[in-house]
Amino acid sequence: MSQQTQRPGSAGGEEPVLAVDNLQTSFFTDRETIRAVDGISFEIGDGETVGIVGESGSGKSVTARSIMGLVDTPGRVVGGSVRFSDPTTVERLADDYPRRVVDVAKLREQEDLGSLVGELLSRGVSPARITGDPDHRGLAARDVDATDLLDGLDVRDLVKRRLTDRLGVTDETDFVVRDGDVGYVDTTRAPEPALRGFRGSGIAMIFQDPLTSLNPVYTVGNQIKEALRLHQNLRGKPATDEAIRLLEAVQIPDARRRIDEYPHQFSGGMRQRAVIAMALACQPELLICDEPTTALDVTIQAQILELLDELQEERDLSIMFITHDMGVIAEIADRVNVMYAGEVVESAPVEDLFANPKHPYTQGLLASIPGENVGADRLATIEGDVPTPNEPPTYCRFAPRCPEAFEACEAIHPQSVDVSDREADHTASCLLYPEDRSEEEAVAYHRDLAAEEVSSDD
Ligand SMILES: Nc1ncnc2c1ncn2[C@@H]1O[C@H](COP(=O)(O)OP(=O)(O)OP(=O)(O)O)[C@@H](O)[C@H]1O
Ligand code: NI
Repeated sequence: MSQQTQRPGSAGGEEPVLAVDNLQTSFFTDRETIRAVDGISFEIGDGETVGIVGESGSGKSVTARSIMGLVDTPGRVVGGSVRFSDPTTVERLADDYPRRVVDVAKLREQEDLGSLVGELLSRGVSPARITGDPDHRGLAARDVDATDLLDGLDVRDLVKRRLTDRLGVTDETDFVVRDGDVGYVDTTRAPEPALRGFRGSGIAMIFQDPLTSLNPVYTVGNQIKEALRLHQNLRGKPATDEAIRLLEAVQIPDARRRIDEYPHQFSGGMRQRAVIAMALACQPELLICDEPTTALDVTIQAQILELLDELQEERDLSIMFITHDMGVIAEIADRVNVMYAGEVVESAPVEDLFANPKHPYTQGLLASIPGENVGADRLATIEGDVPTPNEPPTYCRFAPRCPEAFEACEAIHPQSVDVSDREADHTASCLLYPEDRSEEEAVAYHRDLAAEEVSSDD
């Protein structure tokens, strides 16, 4: 089911369905700025299920809302990008907003990549920022030549990282990028009417409470038929037949009769199935589920997870699944991102995360799964709460709760490092790594990368 996503830095190749890149979303209150999402990156491949896990307040829902362009005031996306690569969405929005399209093929002809890179270096943009290659981390702009960085680099990489904006080659308001047949829409820059155009049809979202998505005054059938009218242009009998088929697909018994019932006549589990049917009526590429089973009892929860799994295989859906429950993650995810206080602190394929958790926070989450410590007197929990991220991270936000914390954890912001034991793409942000270095060396490594992070900030 899962698929290898493209390494950042490599040119060409296919884009993942969704690429979240250094996303930052803050809430501006009278008293403070809350950095609810503070520079996170991850990708979702075609037909892949990516889990986002973390305790309450870690920034999971704000991540989802940022992707959908649904952040409420006083919140705002303040940095990074979200690239959504659904061809239908890209094509439609390119037609609707011709002046906000970047044509990469054209730039490739008009611009000289070497000069662009040279200009970025002369402005002090770090090599790692330009190429996206982790091997270039720690290199300073003044120490390299443009020609050192061109191998495998393409104009498209500069556009992706918004570096062409800085050079005035592209514009801050551009939000559709095309390169021949492929392309993406940056959802963080898309105007509201454009967002309305792909919410539902491109990216659909399912919430914990199904009643947020269902209207109490219409029958379930009419709501599904409305979605079918809007997204598949179906009306009358064909719409009714399709609505019944969808209710059957989500295993609602006696669908032909229940289609005429109102949401309050459905049980909680049946309502959530109806919401999934409604989402499917929109034929989305990506389904974002924000704790969709949290309110349901364990048996129903297991059935819904099973259902999502089946639907995904049938329809080649990509899924982003948010939960605070490691047990649920184990059931559903191909790949997992662990969030803590606005940051992704560990990312790995699900088997690796469970077999070999690296971050002390992940280890703590796993130890608190019921049934994992049979024989223990009580369930292990991580003491304390997630702090509100209301200042830039100049330290490890987990340190106050971390059983492994040492002095440097209070003074250095841990950077994401490769912690893979095998081929697997496994990263963690913790001063304990890289494991093959002494504590002193590892600390120095993080300190250098953190310094570079600060100096190359806009
Ligand atoms: N409307 C808002 N105004 C101010 N701060 C907010 C607002 N919404 C979210 N936040 C901040 O963002 C942080 C992350 O919230 P978010 O809802 O993403 O957490 P979560 O991981 O989804 O938690 P839960 O598991 O409880 O749903 C919160 O702790 C809060 O500080
Ligand atoms: Ni939430």
